[in-house]
Amino acid sequence: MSVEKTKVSPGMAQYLGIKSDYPTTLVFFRMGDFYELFFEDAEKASRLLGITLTARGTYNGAPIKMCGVPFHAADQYLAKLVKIGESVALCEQIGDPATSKGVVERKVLRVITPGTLTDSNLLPEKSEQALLAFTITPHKQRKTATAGLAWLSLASGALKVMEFSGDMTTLDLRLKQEIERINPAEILVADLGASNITDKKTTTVPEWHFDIPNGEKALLEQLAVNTLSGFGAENLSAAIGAAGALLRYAQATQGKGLQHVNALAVETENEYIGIDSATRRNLELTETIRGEDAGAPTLFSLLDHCRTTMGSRLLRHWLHHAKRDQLVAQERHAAIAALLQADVNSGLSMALAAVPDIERITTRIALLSARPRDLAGMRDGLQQLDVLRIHLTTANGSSVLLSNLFQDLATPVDCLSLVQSAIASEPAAMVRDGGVIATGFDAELDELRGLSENAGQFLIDLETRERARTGIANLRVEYNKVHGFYIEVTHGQTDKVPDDYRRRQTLKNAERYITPELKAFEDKALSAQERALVREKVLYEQLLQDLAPHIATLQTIAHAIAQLDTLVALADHATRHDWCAPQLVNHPAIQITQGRHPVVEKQIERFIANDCLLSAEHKLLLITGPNMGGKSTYMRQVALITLLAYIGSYVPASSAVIGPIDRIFTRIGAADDLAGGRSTFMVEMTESAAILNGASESSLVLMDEVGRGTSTFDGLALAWAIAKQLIDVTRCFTLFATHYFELTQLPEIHPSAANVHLSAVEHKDSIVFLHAVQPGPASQSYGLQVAQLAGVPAQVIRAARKHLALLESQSVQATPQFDLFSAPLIEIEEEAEEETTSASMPISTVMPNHALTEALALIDPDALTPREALEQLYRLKNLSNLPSVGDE
Ligand SMILES: Nc1ncnc2c1ncn2[C@@H]1O[C@H](COP(=O)(O)OP(=O)(O)OP(=O)(O)O)[C@@H](O)[C@H]1O
Repeated sequence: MSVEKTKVSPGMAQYLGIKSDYPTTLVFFRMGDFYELFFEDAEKASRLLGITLTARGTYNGAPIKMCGVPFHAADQYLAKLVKIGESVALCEQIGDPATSKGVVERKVLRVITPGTLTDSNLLPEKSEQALLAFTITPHKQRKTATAGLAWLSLASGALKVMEFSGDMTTLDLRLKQEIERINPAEILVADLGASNITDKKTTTVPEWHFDIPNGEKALLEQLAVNTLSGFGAENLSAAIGAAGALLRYAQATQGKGLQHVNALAVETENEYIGIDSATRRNLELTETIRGEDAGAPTLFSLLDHCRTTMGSRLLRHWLHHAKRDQLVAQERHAAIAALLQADVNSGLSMALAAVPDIERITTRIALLSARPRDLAGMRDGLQQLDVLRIHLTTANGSSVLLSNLFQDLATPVDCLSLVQSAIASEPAAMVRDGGVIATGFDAELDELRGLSENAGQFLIDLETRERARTGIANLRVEYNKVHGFYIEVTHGQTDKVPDDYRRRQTLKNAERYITPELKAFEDKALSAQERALVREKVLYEQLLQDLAPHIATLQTIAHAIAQLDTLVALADHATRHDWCAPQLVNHPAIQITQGRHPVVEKQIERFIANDCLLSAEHKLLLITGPNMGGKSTYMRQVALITLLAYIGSYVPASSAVIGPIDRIFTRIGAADDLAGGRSTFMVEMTESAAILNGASESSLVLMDEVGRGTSTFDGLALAWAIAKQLIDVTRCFTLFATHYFELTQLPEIHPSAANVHLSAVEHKDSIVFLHAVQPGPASQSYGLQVAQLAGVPAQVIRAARKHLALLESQSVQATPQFDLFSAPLIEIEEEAEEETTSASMPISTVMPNHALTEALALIDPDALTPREALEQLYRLKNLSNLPSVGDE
């Protein structure tokens, strides 16, 4: 879009000049009481916001498309745009239209992007919207590389960095996992950057923004330090480069410095229990499997009894950031125990409920965008600190964490008294409305206010005097916005009006006059009101400046409140639902007695508690049982109890002893990833591959019905091989639910595996689920009974029952069973592996045999159940006259 191309109005020329600096951002161009959008921006906004598109004037011979939103309602439109990942540049009038010659001066004062929100109206209350920048620097030979990440929650001021190196082939995956954990709202990459690593909203910035020396300089300036060594970040070049790009972008969007970003935290890759995005979803930590968030039954919604939004955000953060370091969780367990012991939860809850979002208010103070009611709220909140400390004194003796919080919650006396003296008890929403600064704070303001407020008495006095002077009994002295002050006399009395009365306005029944005395008063009163407003604005801005030195203290207080609130919420849930303190130990163990699923136990009337005993010697449980028996629930509850223990929460069990855990993996449910172009089976195998490649001896792995997405033999063979790999090589803690009964033979040859099953009993052709986990494999699958419960028509069930009886009788006649899992067979398969990848090929290579060929032709592999398939396999083997493998 070139300005020279065509003659345009000065206003349009100004717009085009500004737009050229923000080519990919929607420009909201302030014109009076509206923000207007033009050209493609107008088309896009009208489509996204459902607002009317109009046209005015022409440019290059075509009409100029435009649309607009009222300035006072802009927030709701901005919120909508930001939610769908759009960025908006707010271009304001900075000159005074009344005094400007020609076009009023305009400037972009802020850019609103999904990752840089600070406004209370645009931000979700209970979650963070982080901005993340990353870079990958390949090393020489390009086989290995270093990933540098920096991320910032602008709304809280928390800035973090991380760096790791490694093989190029796995680096992307590692980076992806970190991004999934951090869950940023927006990602910055250099134009050559690998934006295909994530499907999050990415913004491209020039590569030189990631320049390392510049990044270091920006960080040193931001943190007001001479070296980054105090933060342990001095050698993290790639991360420092990313932090530079991040700070530059964040500052540019805010149009000002970021006073509240004053510390840097370095995270390391193995600090937290690794949980990939599929697992976060499967365990329904903060969203359900279907992706629902607020209001849906998730672990977060269950535990979120927090009374402050700061607490809710921290709880959400803890759920996604369980530290591997047991000490962190143990301190939280001790704090919960101390809170329960001292029985102070209800007092603390009440005091916490009166605390506003001090964290976000502090940020707005730093960005000079805090509103009067933010400060009033903060003042009232800070007054609760003493109350919180009084309750804590009875609890903090036995908890290091609580006594640290007690220290941090000291009332910031200077800051509080400043706000108390400066802000009116119930200030107006906006400074421009006046009535924000408290009486007594500033003598000049009080005097100006006195002048305008005392007008009432002056006017009453004047009215009395003028009535006496003129003898007009119904003479009135009044004021209206348009005509100012006036003396009103009805028409019948106008002949009594003295000479110094000047006519101001004639009405139907009356005349309105002004006198020199009234005019002089009017000038003084009106200007006093205006001057009072100007004075208030100056004082308010000064107040925000004066609060700047208190920002770090306020942030500490906010963080302490968030922690206390979260601990109180967890303690509250623990005591109401009879949860126990878990014990974290240094030896391999997941030993849960009477464990329950925290969310399901709330949804059903009678939840059956179950044990889970895994140790160094017993690391895999093969779980069988009918559909609907409770296998998935059981597996998830073990994972959730483990995670809750590491988050620092009590757990739904009567006891839980848990050893070191580094990752939790799940392969649960079969969901197509049609958008990602992956079939059910592909998703299943991708997740299984991630587990087999990534799990260690300290990982907890949940495998639910692996192999069911493909043909019977392939599925069974894969499930068996995967289970074997997990037992022999990975040696992780595994819960392996399966419908392949053949797998239940595994424990016979692998002592570290054990069978358990979910029990059920038959009752008059139907089935009653007992939901109790018992030793040994399930005796039958109850598939028909479950199908019947699900409403499959009776004749279909009858036919199935007949067919099942037939199959079972054939199965009894079948030749001696060979053990699918015995060692010699493995050798045969492993030999065959070199020539072919198909498990069925070794059999076909010893053909031909006519009986065998005929039998094979009759088989439709896709129509077979696992049991039928196995039957057929035995039959074919007999026909082949080969010696049985097991006989060798
Ligand atoms: N321990 C329990 N106590 C009481 N009810 C339970 C328990 N476990 C599960 N249930 C109930 O049984 C239902 C089915 O459980 P779940 O989905 O875990 O079964 P499943 O064995 O995994 O089934 P499928 O094999 O069909 O996936 C749950 O929705 C829940 O209502």
